Amino acid sequence: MPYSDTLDIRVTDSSLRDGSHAKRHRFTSDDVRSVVAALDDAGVPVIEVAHGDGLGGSSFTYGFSKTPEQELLRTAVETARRAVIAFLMLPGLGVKDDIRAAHDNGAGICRIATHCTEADIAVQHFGLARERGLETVGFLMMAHSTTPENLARQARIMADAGCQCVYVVDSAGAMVMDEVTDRVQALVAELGDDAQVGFHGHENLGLGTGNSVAAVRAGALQIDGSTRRLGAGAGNTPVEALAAVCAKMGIRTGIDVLKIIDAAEDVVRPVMDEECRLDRLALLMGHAGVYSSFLKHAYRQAGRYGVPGAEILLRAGERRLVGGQEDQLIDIALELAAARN
Ligand SMILES: CC[C@H](O)CC(=O)C(=O)O
Ligand SMILES: [Mn+2]
Repeated sequence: MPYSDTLDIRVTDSSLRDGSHAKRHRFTSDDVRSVVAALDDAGVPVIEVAHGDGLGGSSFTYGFSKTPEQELLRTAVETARRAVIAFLMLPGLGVKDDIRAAHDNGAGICRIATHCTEADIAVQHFGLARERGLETVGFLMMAHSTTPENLARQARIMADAGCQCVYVVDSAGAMVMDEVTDRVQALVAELGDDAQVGFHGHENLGLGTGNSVAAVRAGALQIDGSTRRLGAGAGNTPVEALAAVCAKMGIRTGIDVLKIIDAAEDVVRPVMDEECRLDRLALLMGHAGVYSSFLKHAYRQAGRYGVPGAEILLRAGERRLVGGQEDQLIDIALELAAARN
């Protein structure tokens, strides 16, 4: 079944949220204005805006935002003519008042993210969002780290709480196509008509677009990407490539391929500090199953303690660190430094 009469899938662009990690949370209102205007003009239906770690993420642990998220959200809503503006929130980092404020500022989609085995902490947030008439999306992060069966059970918790689309989130960019297919199929089978299934990919193994196509073939109706891959780690599935691939495959996204290619080059690239590259550390994250958002933190601790960033990430993978444990990268760097002396 297609997403709607006119779209086979609905694409959400996360460059102004996942890309916040790559920008060290330094987006300005001007950045948001120019990117939203270009993506909206290219027909991107949903644009996500927030601190990389969601509303309330601005902190010592994750990095402080240059511009308050609610201000960025307001700017995005004022700029978009057709696109719906979405925000992300991790329960505990953000609180219910953040959802209320985002809704008051005109956001239309509330995306609640939890670790893939902790869906129960999102129940009250989905309830509030639905009460307020917001569309709801659930994010099961680090989905590679649990089985398809467990993931489907967690998706059921979200759907029962009022979540309308549960995403398989490949936070570490660690999944290959069959793993995506198995997980998306498990969620589709569990949720049936109760909720849609989505997929959020990262490029750490170079598979963002391929994995997204696998997800669509397995029944996903919502797919995330970031224009010019502006996201954590090696970045997200590039929206411009996804749109071009979908056009070739006859999958209707509603995105104008030529316009999004221009937006990537002329509007998003100038906003970026640097390209999101599939370099040694990013690839190691996919290989070792490390949270993409740890990349900049690993560089920082490697520089601070004079130890190899690759070693930090390999140990982080062995320890199966999850989001929120960024401070453990410091412990690992200290251990590595001590072992050298
Ligand atoms: C910390 C939130 C995280 O960046 C959400 C996300 O995009 C992911 O897990 O990939
Ligand atoms: Mn991500």
